[in-house]
Amino acid sequence: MKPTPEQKAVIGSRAPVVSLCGPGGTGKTETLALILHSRKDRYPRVLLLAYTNKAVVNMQDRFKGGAAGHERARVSTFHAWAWKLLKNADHEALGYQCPLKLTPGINASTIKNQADAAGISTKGELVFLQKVYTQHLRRGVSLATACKHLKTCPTQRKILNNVHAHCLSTGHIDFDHIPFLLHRACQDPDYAKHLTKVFPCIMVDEFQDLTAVQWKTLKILIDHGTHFVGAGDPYQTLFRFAGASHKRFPELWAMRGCESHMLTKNQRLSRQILNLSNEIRGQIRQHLPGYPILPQSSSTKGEKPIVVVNRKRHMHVRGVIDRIQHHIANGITLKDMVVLVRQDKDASSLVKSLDLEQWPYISHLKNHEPTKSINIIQVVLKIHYGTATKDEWAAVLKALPGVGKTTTTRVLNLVNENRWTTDNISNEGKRVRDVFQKFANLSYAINQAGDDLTTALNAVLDFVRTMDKMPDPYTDPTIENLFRNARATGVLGEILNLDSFGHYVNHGVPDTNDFLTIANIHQYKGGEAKVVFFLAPFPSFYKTHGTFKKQNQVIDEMMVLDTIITRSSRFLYLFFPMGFKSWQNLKPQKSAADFIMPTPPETYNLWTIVNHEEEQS
Ligand SMILES: Nc1ncnc2c1ncn2[C@@H]1O[C@H](COP(=O)(O)OP(=O)(O)OP(=O)(O)O)[C@@H](O)[C@H]1O
Repeated sequence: MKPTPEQKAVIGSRAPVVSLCGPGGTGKTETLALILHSRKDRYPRVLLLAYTNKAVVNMQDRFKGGAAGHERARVSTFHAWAWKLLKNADHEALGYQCPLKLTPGINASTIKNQADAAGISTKGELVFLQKVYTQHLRRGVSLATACKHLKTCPTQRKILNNVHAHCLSTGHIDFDHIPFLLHRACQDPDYAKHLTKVFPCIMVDEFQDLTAVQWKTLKILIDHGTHFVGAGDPYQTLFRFAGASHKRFPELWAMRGCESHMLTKNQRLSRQILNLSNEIRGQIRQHLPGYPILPQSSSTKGEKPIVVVNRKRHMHVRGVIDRIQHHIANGITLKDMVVLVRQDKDASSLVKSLDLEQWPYISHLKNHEPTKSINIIQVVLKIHYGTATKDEWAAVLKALPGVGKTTTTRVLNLVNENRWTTDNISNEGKRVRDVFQKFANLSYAINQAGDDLTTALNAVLDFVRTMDKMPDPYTDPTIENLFRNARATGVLGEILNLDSFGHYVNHGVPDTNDFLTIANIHQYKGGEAKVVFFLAPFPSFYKTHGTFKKQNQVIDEMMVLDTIITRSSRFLYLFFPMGFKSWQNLKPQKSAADFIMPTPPETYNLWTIVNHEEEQS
C-alpha cells in the first residue's frame, strides 16, 4: 500500500500533538498503523487506544499483517489499559480501604440493594439513580455535583452516598470507575509524570468517542509531555449517549502545539457511494458548522447506491437474500457482505430466514441468544464477581451434581440475604459447605491466573464441564472467539459484555470461514465490506425515541446513516419500510428515509420489491 501525499504528511509530522480527521474510509486507521511503524525507533513504547474490543481485535489483525507490527506497540481499549495501571496503583491514595477488585455489574446491584433497603423499588427511580451515578463517573465530576446537576432528592442522595461508601470500603469497582479512578490518580503530578515516561506516545483511533473523563486524563498526560495522535471523524460521533462528543476535535485543536491534518481522498468508497455520503455530510454540516470538511475524492468507479422501498420487513428480507445470491453468482463471497441495522430487532426476521435456509452467519447483535455454554460461563463468572441474581444462582445449582432441593433452598437463602461469608458457611451442613467450596476453588483458580486470561477461562470452562446436562463448552464454536477477545482485551470481566464477540452459526457448512455478518452499526463501526445492506427501522422506532423532536437526535441519526453508507466499498442497498408512492411523492416519514429523499435523484437508483405470490392470489 502506497501512502497518499496527505497520509505521508501526517506520518512525517514531528509535532507533539497531531489531529487526524477524515470521513469514513479515508484511511485514518491505516495511517495510524503507518505512524506507529514510523515512530517505533523514536519511543520505547507506543500505546494505541481503540474504542471497542472488536476494534482492538481488528487493529491487532491489521498490524499483524501490515508494516506496523513491532513489540513496542500495544493496542488496547482505554478500560483494559487503565485497569492494568489501577491494579498496581495505591488504593489508599484513591480513598479505598481495600485493594481494588473489578466487579462488573456491581454498580447496578449495589444501587438496587441500597434502594431496596430504602424502600425504593420502581424501575424508573432505579434507572434514574444509575444515570446519576454513571454521569458522575463518566464526566469525571464528584457525586455531589452530579446529584446537584440532576436534581436528586435527599433519599436518592443518601442511597448514592451509601453506594459510594460501599465501594470505598469493599474495593469493588465497576467498569465505569476505571477511567474515573485513573483520572483521579493522574491528578497527582508525580504519577502523571511517571505515566508520561512509561507511555511517551499515545494514539487514539475513533478519537471523538472518548468520554469526558478519558479525554481529561489523556490531556493531563499530554500536558506532562506525552506525544499524542487523535484520529477520527466528528461526523461519526455515534456514542454520544455514552459520553462521546463531536466537540472533542475542537478541544484537541485547541491544545498547545497541535498540528491538524485532514484526509480527503477516500480509499474505500466508490465515487457513486461517496456522492451519497457527501450529500448526507452536507446535511449534517448545516447543523454542525465549524468543521472544515473538504470536498472528498475517490478514484474507484462502482454502482450507484440502491434505495429499496417496501412496507413489509419480510419483503426486505427476501430482497436481501435475492441480492446475496446475485452477488455470490458474481463471485463475491458471503464474508464480503454485511447486513447492518440501527436496532437489533430489525434483523430478527432475517436471522429466522437464514436459519431456515441454513446459511452461515455471525451475528453481533446484543439480543442474539447466546449458546448454552456462553450463557452458563457468564453466569458462573457473575457468581465469581458476586453479582449473579437469585435466578442465575438457581440455574447453576440445578446443574451441579449432587445438589438437591434442600441444599439449593439453603444456598439461595444465604445468597439472598447476602450472608455467604466464610463464618456463616462454616455453620452449615456438609452439602452446603461443599457447594460454596466449589465456587471458592473456582475463584481461587481465577485469581491465581491473574493476567493469564487463557488459564482463568480454562478454569471456568473446566468448572462448567463438571456440571450436569451441559454441552462440553470446548466443542462450542463461539468459545474460540471468547478466548480471542479475552486475550485482546486483557480483562476477564469483558466477557460479560456479550456483544464483544459475535454469535457464530455455521449450520454445519464445511467452509467455516465464509459467513454473512449481521451487526448493529454501533458494533460494526470502523468495519468495511464489499456489499452492505441496511435494514432501516420503521418510523415507530424514531417516534418512540422522540427523535424528530430534538435536533441533537436528528443529527445523531444522520451520523448513523452516513456511518452505514461509508462501510461499503462497492455495493450499497438501503431498505426503507415505506410505500413506493410515498417515496415518489417525497412524503416525509420522520425516519432515516427523510435524509435520502432530499438528495438529487441521480445519486441513487430507486427499487421496489414486487410480491408475485400476493399478485397471483
Ligand atoms: N494509501 C492507501 N492506498 C490503498 N488503500 C488504502 C490506503 N489507505 C487506506 N487504504 C485502505 O482503505 C480502506 C479504508 O481505510 P481505513 O479503514 O484506514 O479508513 P478509516 O478512515 O479509518 O475509516 P473509518 O472512519 O470507516 O474507520 C482500507 O481497506 C485500507 O486498507
